[in-house]
Amino acid sequence: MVKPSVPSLIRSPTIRSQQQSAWSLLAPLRSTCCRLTPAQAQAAQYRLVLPCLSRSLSSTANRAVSSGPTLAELQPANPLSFDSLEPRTFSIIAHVDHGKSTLADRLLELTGTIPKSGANRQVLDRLKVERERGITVKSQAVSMTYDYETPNADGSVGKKRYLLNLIDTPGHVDFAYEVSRSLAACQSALLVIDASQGIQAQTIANFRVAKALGLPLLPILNKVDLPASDVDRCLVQLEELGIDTADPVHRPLMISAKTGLGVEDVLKAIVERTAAMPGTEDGKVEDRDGKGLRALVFDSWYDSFKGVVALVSIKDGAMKKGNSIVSAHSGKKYEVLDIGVNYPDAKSTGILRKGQVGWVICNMKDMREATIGDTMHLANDKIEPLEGFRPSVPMVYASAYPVETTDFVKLEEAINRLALNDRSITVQRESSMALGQGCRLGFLGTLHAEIFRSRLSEEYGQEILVTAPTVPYRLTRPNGKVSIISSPIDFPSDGDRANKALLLEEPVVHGRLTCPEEYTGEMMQLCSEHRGEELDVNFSEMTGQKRQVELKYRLPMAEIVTDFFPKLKSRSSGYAGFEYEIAEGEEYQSSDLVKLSFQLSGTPIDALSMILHRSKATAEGRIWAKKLKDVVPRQYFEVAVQAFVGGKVVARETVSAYRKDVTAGMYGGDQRRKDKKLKNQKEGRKRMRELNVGRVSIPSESFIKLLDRSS
Ligand SMILES: Nc1nc2c(ncn2[C@@H]2O[C@H](COP(=O)(O)OP(=O)(O)OP(=O)(O)O)[C@@H](O)[C@H]2O)c(=O)[nH]1
Repeated sequence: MVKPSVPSLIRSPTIRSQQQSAWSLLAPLRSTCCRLTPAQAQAAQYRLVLPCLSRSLSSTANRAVSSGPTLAELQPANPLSFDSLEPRTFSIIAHVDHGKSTLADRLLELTGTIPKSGANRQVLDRLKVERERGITVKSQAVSMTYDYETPNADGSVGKKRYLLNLIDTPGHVDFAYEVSRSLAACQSALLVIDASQGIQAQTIANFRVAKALGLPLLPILNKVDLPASDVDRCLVQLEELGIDTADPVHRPLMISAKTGLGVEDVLKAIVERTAAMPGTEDGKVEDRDGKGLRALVFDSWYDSFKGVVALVSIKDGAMKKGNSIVSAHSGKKYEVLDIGVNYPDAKSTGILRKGQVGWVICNMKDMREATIGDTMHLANDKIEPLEGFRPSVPMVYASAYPVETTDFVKLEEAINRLALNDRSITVQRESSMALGQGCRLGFLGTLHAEIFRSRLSEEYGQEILVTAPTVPYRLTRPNGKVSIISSPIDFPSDGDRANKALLLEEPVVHGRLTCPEEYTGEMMQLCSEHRGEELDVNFSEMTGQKRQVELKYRLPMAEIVTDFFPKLKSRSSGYAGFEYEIAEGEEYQSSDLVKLSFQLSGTPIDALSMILHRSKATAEGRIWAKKLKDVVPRQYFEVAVQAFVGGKVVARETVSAYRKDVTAGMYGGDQRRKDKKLKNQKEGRKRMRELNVGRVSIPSESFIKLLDRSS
């Protein structure tokens, strides 16, 4: 039996008169509600009205809701009920900065989920780092209700209320894993394209992911308010992608998320072009005697008040507060302690039904228990688990050490918590002779690493030292065994390389560089300095603007994770843009790689070792030997700073000794006495070196400054 929801109970004629008298008592409080958003007012109404009504109505209500929760149970913790609404879950996908978060703002405003402000707030960019940098790094799910209007046969307008679940996704390639996970929870996707820029690398990448999942795509040409917008070009590009723009199902919508132009049509199109999930039509609730629940865990995070929170998409059945649920991945059993949706902030609903997206808090003790891609089902129920996600593959590795070596325990805890919020990060313990205990971290790109460092500092107050980024190199042994080398420590020694026929490969990317025409020569030079291989050059004709050039290059990933971006910006006066993608089937190329290592008077400095192309080893060795020399304090003996490649010294610097003038005060006199003093001094220094009395120590602050490439 379908249980009547609280709003429908309040609307029922039998209780309306009692409700009205309760309302008259609450007149002063109602004026407060008028200043609230419709959603807040609705929630506040329930909170205010229900306590007054519950005593007089409890018998009526409890009769109507015979087997469901009582009114008393529903308030005030359960102010929301979307039970009778047909759900639609969709994602907004696009290239970076094409306007996803701005469109999300407008949709939330139009549906009354947030108050209209006219300002560009990007409310779904909740993290401090997102607001500071103006980019989305974490997908966000939010629910809203929308009254869809249809003309009736008699000329009147009919209204049907839908529950729309929106998932806003990041646009930068480093966060593509967030997009693919979010899309798995959706029924359709809005493919947003900045009409002034046209289809870009991440538009295509996200389009492919959505297509592979069989999701209906709704193309949206955004920023049509800009004079540079070129709708015709976008339509041609969409056709080239294989989207039939004349087909009513794929007809693109022209909007301006900034001004709100055409955004109402987006809401209509979501309802019209996304088919209802079977079993959820007209808010019909599947009743399978509490069986058949399949909830896909597609995100999770750690909340310092609530503990582990999992974001789920209910693919079948329903999950209720108090349910006993089981993880298909681990077989562990949990109790649902609280469950709800973001509306737009977290609100308890007590239940999530098929087609809904929301959060679940259960008694997970260890943060790692909320496995992304896991299927949750009811205890004592046999189900087929949903297809999970392929684990993400890190593209950049770097080591993180606490600035104060004693802080490692705190740092590790913070890293693990943040890694739970961002499941594409890999964490492994490591130790360095120079820096003590630390963690080797794997990221999806350099921006990802930078964001991680900012979040660690802002959200957990942990300042870290990040070593040089390394890309994952591929090593194939003669027996065919392939391994990935993510740290210079694991690089094969020269003896190994000489004796065994090893194949060493490095990852490559396809880069697209755009800049005004006058910087073409400079940019080509930069790419060739970074071992780039030219693929294509295109000049675009832009009316009223400078001619732009587009350069396509194949570049080793290792070249772009170091100083490529700062050089790109400075040599193009900030005008050049660069983006890259991993080319399918061309992820690695064989390369002449070597390990560059350093010694201070014979003592290895492991934290400085790096893997690089042989052609760069000597130049880098000289640069780093010089930098090292500048931070080594002078000793009473000479200190040799050496850079090695394969046992051969490729660069050397000398830190000269303190020159104590042992002959001071010996005015005139016998020259032999002076010579003897100098000889004794020389022997003393030699003895110190031999006995290791004079071990060179670098002050930790100088060493940290030297190693920390990001500072
Ligand atoms: N003129 C104009 N500007 C827009 C429009 N939509 C978005 N913008 C601007 O474009 C910039 C990027 O918008 P966002 O909504 O942050 O873009 P995004 O796609 O969410 O960005 P990421 O999440 O970082 O990928 C902001 O400065 C917006 O104000 C539009 O319709 N017209």
